[in-house]
Amino acid sequence: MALDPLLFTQTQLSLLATERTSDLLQSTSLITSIPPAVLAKQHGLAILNLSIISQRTGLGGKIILGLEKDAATGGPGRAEKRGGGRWQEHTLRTGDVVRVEEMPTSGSAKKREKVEFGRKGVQGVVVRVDGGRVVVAVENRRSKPGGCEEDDDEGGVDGLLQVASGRLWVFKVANDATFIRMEKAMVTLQNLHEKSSLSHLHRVLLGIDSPLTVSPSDENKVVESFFNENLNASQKSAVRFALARPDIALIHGPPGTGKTQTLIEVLQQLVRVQGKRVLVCGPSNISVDNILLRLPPDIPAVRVGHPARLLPEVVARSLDVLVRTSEAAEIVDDVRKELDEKLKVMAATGKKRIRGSERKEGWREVRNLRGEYRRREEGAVRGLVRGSKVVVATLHGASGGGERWLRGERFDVVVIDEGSQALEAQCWGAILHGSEMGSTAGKLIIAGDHLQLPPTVKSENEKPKDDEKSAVKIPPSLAKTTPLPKPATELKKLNIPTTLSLPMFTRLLNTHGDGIRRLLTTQYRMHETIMTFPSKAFYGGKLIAHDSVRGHLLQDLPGVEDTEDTHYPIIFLDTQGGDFPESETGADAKSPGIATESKFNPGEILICVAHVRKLLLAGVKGSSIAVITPYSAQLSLLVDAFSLAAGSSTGREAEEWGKVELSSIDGFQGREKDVIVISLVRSNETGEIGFLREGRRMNVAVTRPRRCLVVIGNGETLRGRGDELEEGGFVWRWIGWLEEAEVGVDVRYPSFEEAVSEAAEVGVR
Ligand SMILES: Nc1ncnc2c1ncn2[C@@H]1O[C@H](COP(=O)(O)OP(=O)(O)OP(=O)(O)O)[C@@H](O)[C@H]1O
Repeated sequence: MALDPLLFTQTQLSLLATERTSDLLQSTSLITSIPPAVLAKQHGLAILNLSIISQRTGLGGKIILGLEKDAATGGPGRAEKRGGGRWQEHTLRTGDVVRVEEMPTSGSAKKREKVEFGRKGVQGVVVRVDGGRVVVAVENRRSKPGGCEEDDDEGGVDGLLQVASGRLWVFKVANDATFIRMEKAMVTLQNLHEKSSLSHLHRVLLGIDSPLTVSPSDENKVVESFFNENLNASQKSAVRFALARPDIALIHGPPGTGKTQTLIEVLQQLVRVQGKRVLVCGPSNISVDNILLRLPPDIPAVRVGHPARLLPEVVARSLDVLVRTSEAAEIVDDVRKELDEKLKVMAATGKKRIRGSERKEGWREVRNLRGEYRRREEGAVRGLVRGSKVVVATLHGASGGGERWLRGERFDVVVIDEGSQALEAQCWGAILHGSEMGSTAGKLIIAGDHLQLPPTVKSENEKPKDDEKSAVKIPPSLAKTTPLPKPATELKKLNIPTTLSLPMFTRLLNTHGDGIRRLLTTQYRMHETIMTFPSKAFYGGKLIAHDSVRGHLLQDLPGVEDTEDTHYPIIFLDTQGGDFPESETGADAKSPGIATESKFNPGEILICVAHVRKLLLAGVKGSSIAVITPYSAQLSLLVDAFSLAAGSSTGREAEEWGKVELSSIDGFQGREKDVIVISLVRSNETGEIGFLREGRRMNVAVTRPRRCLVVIGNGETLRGRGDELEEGGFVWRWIGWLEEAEVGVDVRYPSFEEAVSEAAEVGVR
């Protein structure tokens, strides 16, 4: 059914506005209501007691600030460790948007609430973070009314340079820019519709036009020979399909089926054989960097995006580096050097510090040099982008976010990887790539798996669902929502998506049917037994385990003994019987506005520790193991318990404990390990299974392991209220399958006393 473009875009804009408010409120309510120390220690959202130790100029005239923990308040290194483990106290990661500010003096957190948020200090992006050291790329420009920008030296970096040693802090903030880009994409789409300028591709994406069809014989002829002859039959079929289709093609890649491998072949065929120019995007930096890493070096490709966010391995193909090594680099470099020299002079402290009118004049020179630098650099960058057959960027980057290099560029094909993890509007942003007039690309290829988790949508997670509470509570007075253009029920009847968590990938499948999709069927990750149930439940029983993985077990790894824990592809530790009950955390009284309500299960923590201990003793490496759980409270307990275990061990043993990865299920999407231990947490008499009802979450969880899946859960609870037709049907059928599987699944009933005594061996009580 065709979507009304106006209603569709208006609904998206309303949903985005609600999400944006949610995002902003979460971060501002944290920052304004909680003292920095709590924000850092309990929430991991900040690093305290920093001093600026370096500054230089990066791409786009950004200032790259190096900050380090002040030695007097706990130098670098101290902040990295907790309880003898290796977990960082903060969750700041490369690519996060942060503010660098002077720390408020104690007791002034309340006062800070009144300070206009976003004015003090500078905003930037984390380039690198390593324990107590953090490098931030700072824009150092501020928007003036009317949309123009001005350099912001005095209030910005210069202001920070005057702050006493160890008195700066860096904290995570909401990334507003992504919303601005998505909203702009929707407005562009509205304009195109109003001017009757929608292209065939746009109309297909909106369901107004049907996709053009291709005859099977034409599809078969489209590839003369494959660059990678080792592709399997389903991968080759998907390549032919994607190349032959004139407008849209979806490559459906279940876990471990070689989506990236397939896309690399598609890209080579498009560029080398068909002579096309391609824009390659994905929702995350890692998704696109993975493609770039595997793209043959002789294909002219450039990575556009914030230099702070690139994987080190792809930096050689990033604009940042290319602009320094291209012919135009020399003249850009001259100004860069002059600028850096000048900045060094301005940063001098003590007696050498320039003051008064000389300082004003100094900053004027810096501003002029920056302007010159940007002009020269832009010329060099545009030349590089024009000369590239493949341009690689995140969806946000491709939509003009942060960079303007893609505006006006023409591409024949847009390729989106991990499309089922992207918001609809993000995809439109890339398809229209920042252009007011919309893109000229005639074709879109999306790879993804809509049967794994969709993108996280905060505003929708806030709605309490049965027994679940939101992770963060927004005060009702602040939680404004933007009204939908019509009531949701009416919109639904018109097929307009009323949720942001419906990715374009899924919507297109719903609109145009299976004819636009090709499934990859051979998987290269899981032992056949691990694959069997998710294949049946989600992929129509079509998955095949490749010979190289079909029978592989932990015991086949070098140095690993054959024990009862390394011998089976699936172990189900069924905690039924009431000895391992779940608990719930209470709201944190000290942090009003922040709910820490989540479920946890201390008994399961002991079983996790005891099981991992046995695996390590059997010779399995810590780096081959991950423990995952759906609940944040359980994850915190796991972190503490594994820290204790590492702390009470010595030498290599401690190192191995430290290498075991602990993660939420959602955070582990796209990853794999030889052995995955899942702590399901839920254990109650009423059969409440909360988060586990989401079958796609369970699909992600059970398809992460290569050689062994260890499930810890209460069979009675998980089966409890289950009904095949209910939302939680997946768990119900899965537990039934685990209990009845005749081969490969070892069901055990752990005893509480044994778990206690085994965990105590490594100091966990
Ligand atoms: N045709 C093939 N022959 C042999 N190995 C393959 C083939 N295709 C993929 N693989 C292997 O399978 C693994 C997964 O491949 P790839 O990273 O391309 O998959 P993906 O679908 O992108 O991964 P994910 O499921 O994590 O999204 C890799 O180790 C890759 O080398």
